[in-house]
Amino acid sequence: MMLVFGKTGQVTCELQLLLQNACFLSREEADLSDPEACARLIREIKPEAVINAAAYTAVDKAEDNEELARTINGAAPGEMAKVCAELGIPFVHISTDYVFDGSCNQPLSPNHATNPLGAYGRTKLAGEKLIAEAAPVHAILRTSWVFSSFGNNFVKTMLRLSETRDTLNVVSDQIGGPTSARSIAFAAMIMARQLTNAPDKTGVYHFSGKPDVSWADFARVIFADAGKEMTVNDIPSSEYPTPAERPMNSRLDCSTLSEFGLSRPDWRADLKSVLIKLGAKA
Ligand SMILES: NC(=O)C1=CN([C@@H]2O[C@H](COP(=O)(O)OP(=O)(O)OC[C@H]3O[C@@H](n4cnc5c(N)ncnc54)[C@H](O)[C@@H]3O)[C@@H](O)[C@H]2O)C=CC1
Repeated sequence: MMLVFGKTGQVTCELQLLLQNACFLSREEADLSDPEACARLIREIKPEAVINAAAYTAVDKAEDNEELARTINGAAPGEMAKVCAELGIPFVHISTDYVFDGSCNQPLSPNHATNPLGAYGRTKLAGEKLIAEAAPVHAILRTSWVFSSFGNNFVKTMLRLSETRDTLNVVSDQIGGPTSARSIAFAAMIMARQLTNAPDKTGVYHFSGKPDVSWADFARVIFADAGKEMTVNDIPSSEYPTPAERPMNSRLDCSTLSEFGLSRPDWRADLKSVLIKLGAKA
């Protein structure tokens, strides 16, 4: 049986649809702000693999709550990784493009130098480092721009704004790959299964949807597919200030996914499925 940390998030909701026999731990059952308690639960449950898709994901709030975010995104996966190493079971952990500063123009490979611009990215990077130190059989799956019919995300925000607006200014100088939570859940499941028999696949992997776009272009496709008349104006990030700075280049080089027989999913197809689920497809 697989053990999944998280129950209500975008990726964990999709994992629940995919993994019928897994054990999912909610925040009430396993609070990542208590890393030792999370480690104890793995020892008690003795799963065949662990997937951690729970995290402190409020990027802007993390600027004022870095210590708590570091416990949840850093220490907790670190302790989980130690127990997985001890029990000899694979550990799959979801991380982020925000570990990079995004200052270069090429797609970022998994071994590109990290340099987070904000607290959230720093705490996620801390988690990656602690996992590597604990050295279980593992895959760290860095992804970007997650959307689904569950939780909060850009797609749902755009649909909500379209109820009351017919013009929107959207940032056009940040480029990345929108990624469906469903495709991430599928990749995490495949990785957890394959690592059991192929521990040499341990490492950091990039997983994002294709093609890469700006937020403004992503918004245009959302409105077109939802049949909404909306004028989207391109604006630079400087005109949409946020407490945490975001990387300009979030394009991830996902080529090493082929080790798991995986490739970049087309987010345009996944978007259509999400809009249908939300009852918003034109
Ligand atoms: N949402 C995005 O655009 C991106 C997300 N990621 C990463 O992907 C993973 C999944 O993200 P989403 O599903 O979008 O997140 P989400 O925000 O939808 O869900 C986060 C989950 O973590 C749980 N959680 C938060 N604090 C907790 C605590 N103290 N103890 C236990 N559980 C706690 C929440 O209850 C929720 O189930 C995370 O590791 C995130 O860092 C990476 C890149 C982009």
